[in-house]
Amino acid sequence: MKKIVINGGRSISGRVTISGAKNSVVALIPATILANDVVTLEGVPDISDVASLVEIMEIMGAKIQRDIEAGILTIDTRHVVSKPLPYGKINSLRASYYFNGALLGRFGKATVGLPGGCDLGPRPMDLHIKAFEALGAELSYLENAMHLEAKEEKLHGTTIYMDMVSVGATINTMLAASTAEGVTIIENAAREPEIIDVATLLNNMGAKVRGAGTDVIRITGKADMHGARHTVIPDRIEAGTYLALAAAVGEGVVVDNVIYEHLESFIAKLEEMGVRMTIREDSIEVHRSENLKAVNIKTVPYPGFATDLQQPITPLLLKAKGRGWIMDTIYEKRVNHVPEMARMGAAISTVDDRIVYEAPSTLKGARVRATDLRAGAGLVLAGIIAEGTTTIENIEFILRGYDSIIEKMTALGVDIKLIED
Ligand SMILES: CC(=O)N[C@H]1[C@@H](OP(=O)(O)OP(=O)(O)OC[C@H]2O[C@@H](n3ccc(=O)[nH]c3=O)[C@H](O)[C@@H]2O)O[C@H](CO)[C@@H](O)[C@@H]1O
Ligand SMILES: C=C(OP(=O)(O)O)C(=O)O
Repeated sequence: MKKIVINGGRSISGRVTISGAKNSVVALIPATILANDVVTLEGVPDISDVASLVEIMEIMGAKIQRDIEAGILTIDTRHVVSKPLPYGKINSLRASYYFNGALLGRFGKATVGLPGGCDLGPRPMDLHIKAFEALGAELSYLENAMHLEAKEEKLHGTTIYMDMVSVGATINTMLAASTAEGVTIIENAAREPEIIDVATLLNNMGAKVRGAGTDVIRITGKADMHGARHTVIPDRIEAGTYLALAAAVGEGVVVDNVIYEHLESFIAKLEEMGVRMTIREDSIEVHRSENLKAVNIKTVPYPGFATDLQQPITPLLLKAKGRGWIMDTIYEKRVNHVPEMARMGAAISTVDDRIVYEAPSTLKGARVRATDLRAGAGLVLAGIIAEGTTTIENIEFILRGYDSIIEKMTALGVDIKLIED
């Protein structure tokens, strides 16, 4: 079993470069199926979700070349077939749901197992299904998998109102509708930067997607898609994680390769706490910050405060002064980091629909468990802040989404290692 061991209580300094966005790349890879050609992705992070998707794509017949060091993935999808994917890696990540949209778009049928991903409470797919059905697909279940098949030769464009703002359902609808006959309009679409990134690749592959980044997306179906070259946007969640760390224990840290606009609500919260930063064109410098103020956080869809940054910012909140709360309106049950941080001495608990905390809390090293990806990231930060040694178990979750976390943290001066026993 792999574990992370941290000797905490030291300050950090230096520079860290943010990798390509997990939540973009995990959609871009399945999207390449629609090209029926060669697509090159640059800025691909070295995370296990990418490795899982590459494995699944190869099972389907894609020819893939990967230069991990350079972050380049070349995917030839000319020989891909829509074969049933009921088990295996499919269940190890959430983003395997994008194979439904991409295979349906290219072949008019898809048999894909139910997705995995972080356990954050119920994560239904009703909106994805509603959209696929509206486009003219029929749903049935085969073994452990959803089977979708176009009722006619092609899917046909229509207007789809999303009852909730959903990243996955918005992207999946874009994928399936890219090749449909006619125009598809997604109303109440999610507006995350990753959606714009996927739309950019689709457009470069010959699709016609307009309005991504707003809550109305219009897709005019195109029969012919082709290869393209695309650079993945920087990971705003990884950036936020390092910014929170730098604010907590930094003596001057520069976070490179960030798009400030993608982090506005997060940075506004850091400013409200009193974190001192200099914002440059594609980097943010965090200065040594003291006398931080406790704040309240409510997570909402983009451009509001991201749910994925709620757990990573918690250790910073615990270093501030005062009382505060966190309310996650996207996933009410995204609270599994709370008992682990309490085990490290944090005055934090869950009361009704909120996480409440009292700061400053003096954190002490402990043996803790990463229950999910961002809880794990939060525990890494807590371990760095804490006095003494922290051992984090179940770190496979962390490796799903943080590229070279040990190397990046070590370069900043963190005493951290990955051990296997
Ligand atoms: C691979 C990926 O990109 N994962 C991200 C994506 O997940 P994911 O795409 O799963 O998240 P959604 O935006 O779809 O979920 C938002 C909310 O809508 C609900 N919902 C969603 C779909 C549906 O059919 N029915 C339904 O009720 C969910 O349970 C959740 O409460 O967006 C989340 C919200 O920003 C992030 O936390 C995840 O990191
Ligand atoms: C919840 C997350 O990922 P996924 O949707 O892939 O489980 C995340 O990135 O925080």
